[in-house]
Amino acid sequence: MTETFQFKLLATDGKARRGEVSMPRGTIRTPAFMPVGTVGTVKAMYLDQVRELGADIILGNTYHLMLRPGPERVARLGGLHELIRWPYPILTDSGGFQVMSLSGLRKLDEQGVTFKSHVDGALHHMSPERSIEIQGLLDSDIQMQLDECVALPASPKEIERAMEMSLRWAERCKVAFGDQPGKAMFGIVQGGDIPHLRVRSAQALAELNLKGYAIGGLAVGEPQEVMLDMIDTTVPHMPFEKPRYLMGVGTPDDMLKSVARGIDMFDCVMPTRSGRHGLAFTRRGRINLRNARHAEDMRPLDEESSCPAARDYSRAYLHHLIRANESLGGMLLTWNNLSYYQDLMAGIRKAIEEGRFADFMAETQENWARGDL
Ligand SMILES: Nc1nc(=O)c2cc3nc(NCCN4CCCCC4)[nH]c3cc2[nH]1
Repeated sequence: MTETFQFKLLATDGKARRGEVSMPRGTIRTPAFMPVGTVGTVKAMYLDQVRELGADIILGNTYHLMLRPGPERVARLGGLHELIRWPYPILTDSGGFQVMSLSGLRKLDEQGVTFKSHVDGALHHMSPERSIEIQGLLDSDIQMQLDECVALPASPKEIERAMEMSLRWAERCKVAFGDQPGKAMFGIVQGGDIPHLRVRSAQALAELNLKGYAIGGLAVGEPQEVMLDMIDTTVPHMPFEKPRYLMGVGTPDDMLKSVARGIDMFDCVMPTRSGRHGLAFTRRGRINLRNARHAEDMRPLDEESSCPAARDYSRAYLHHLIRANESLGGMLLTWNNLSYYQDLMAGIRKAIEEGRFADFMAETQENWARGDL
């Protein structure tokens, strides 16, 4: 815990990094997985459970929170941490990506985005300055610049236009954010699947001397190898001594391969959303509890897990709950999945500290491939 935002590199193993982000509200052990708490809740979880599993930070979304309950109201209620009872760091996404993917986008120009709320159809305008103002009203610890994330495949011209505008928006967000020692504003590298645009974006953002950098515009439908190629292209041009956050990623395999390429922070709805739909992540790979083969399987998901959801309930019961669409099914599988994700990150951090990350990665992938006994 420090009064300012600090990132310390504790160990490296190849390109993999073990670090620590220290902020007034707490310390984030990296590589870190950030559970997604879109509208001020990590769905189907109590936040003290989320904390117990090892989460040092959770993610919130400007887009959703600006629509409901509204940033000024959250500020009147004491800020997001107070409202949701999470006293540790919160990172908020800036809204750009969610506007593109969720709302009725009406206009996007140099000024910002104008969109219709997916909640009540009301018209909203969000500029880079307003996005930072909203994240400030939420009392967010790590605030993301407003950017334009282009869905792939897209034309090089379109990708370049969006990347250049995102760079101009990064400068406006830096000015709007000003100087807040205990908080951070991260830039977001864009450039689609075009290497020279990725390099241009990363180099221009590095000039802004921000406290951390995200790689955006990925996990938008491209094959994994394209995503990994873009990480390989971009990372060398990101400041070595600053945190690197890969937005929206990903599966356990995505994260292992991205840590191996120098990524420090991740967020993804995968463990929570797929848990609610019956998918369990385990040390031995994925198990879809909707499948009838589990109907009389009295084994737990993982008898060696420290998580009660993985250790104390039979697959037969989980199958029954999911098929019956009972809330407890989604609750138990979300609990299991976040537990597995945090255990994986803890294993990654320890392996890097001990200089055996490559072996850890290979063993982990072998266990997934061995499948569920
Ligand atoms: N501000 C901002 N900029 C981005 O370029 C961005 C890029 C992103 N890419 C994703 N991918 C999410 C993939 N997710 C995987 C599991 C199922 C739902 C979608 N989330 C993202 C969020 C993002 N946020």
